[in-house]
Amino acid sequence: MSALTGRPVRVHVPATSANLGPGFDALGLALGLGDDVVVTPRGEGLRIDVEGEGAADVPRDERHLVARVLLATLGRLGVAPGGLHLACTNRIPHARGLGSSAAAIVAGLLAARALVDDGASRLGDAEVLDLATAEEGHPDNVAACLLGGLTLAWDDGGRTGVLRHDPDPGTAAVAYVPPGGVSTHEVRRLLPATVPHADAAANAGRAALLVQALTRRPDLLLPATQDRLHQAYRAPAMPGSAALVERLRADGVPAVVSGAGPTVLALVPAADAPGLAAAAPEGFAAHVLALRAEGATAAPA
Ligand SMILES: Nc1ncnc2c1ncn2[C@@H]1O[C@H](COP(=O)(O)OP(=O)(O)O)[C@@H](O)[C@H]1O
Ligand SMILES: N[C@@H](CCOP(=O)(O)O)C(=O)O
Repeated sequence: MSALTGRPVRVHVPATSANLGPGFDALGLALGLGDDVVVTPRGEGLRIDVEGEGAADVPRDERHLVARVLLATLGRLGVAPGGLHLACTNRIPHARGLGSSAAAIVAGLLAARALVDDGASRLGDAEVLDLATAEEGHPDNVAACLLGGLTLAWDDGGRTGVLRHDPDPGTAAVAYVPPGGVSTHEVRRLLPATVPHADAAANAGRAALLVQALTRRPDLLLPATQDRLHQAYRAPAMPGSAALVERLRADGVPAVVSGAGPTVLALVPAADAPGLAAAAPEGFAAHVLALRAEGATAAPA
């Protein structure tokens, strides 16, 4: 019979950028920015403290995304938690296309696994990925969050297949984050049910090229990040971001909409990143982010 260890755990979950241009719902990249959650078993009741991103908005009860996934996973493991205290330090902006919901889901899953004495043997990494994918609705962010690096994820007959690559060490990201967000769920509804064959064919070729460009041929990042499947359809919901992508690309900078947007991500030589961030247009907060090789971690707090 499984039981809580009774000891607190600390989970770190990285931000991720999905799609990266042509890799819609498949490619994900872990970034050097992340949330921390410390979960401490206590007598009874759920207490949630939040500082940083989303602190003014997220619920402080069972509807809180980390708590909801954590409690559901403990239930799946057959453990009644008594009480729990969650201390959340959030650095990933919400609803900006940097994988905050994927990070919250992965945090809940990994915390539950670490809180239970035989959690690691009962909930393997592949099952965590499957559960996270089911909760998020697409595998790209959760795969990169769990494994780190550049991930390629696919539906493998109901399971989630994943392949991980080390990103090119000389490449960094500049994230241009606008003040307002969009809900991923909402902007997924802007996508058409079918697309022209020529667009699908173009994206398939670019996505294959992008894996090479992001791992060992950064000189090919500009053609490799060209998308014809999602960015244009979502542009009306984020005209400022669409204009910034167009402007950067016209200047030869490999820029994409990060995830479902509206953040714009440029993938550039690390030495060029500070200058590009300094030239951010008014209204965008620019952050230079390393590409993170490590995935999410859970350890005793
Ligand atoms: N750390 C968190 N704690 C609680 N809820 C979160 C957290 N991160 C994200 N969420 C929830 O997920 C929503 C954002 O999800 P989504 O629209 O998919 O955007 P994103 O691109 O940031 O993943 C937030 O508005 C919030 O409801
Ligand atoms: N492939 C998804 C990626 C969503 O990423 P997020 O960080 O915006 O949640 C999509 O494009 O809808």
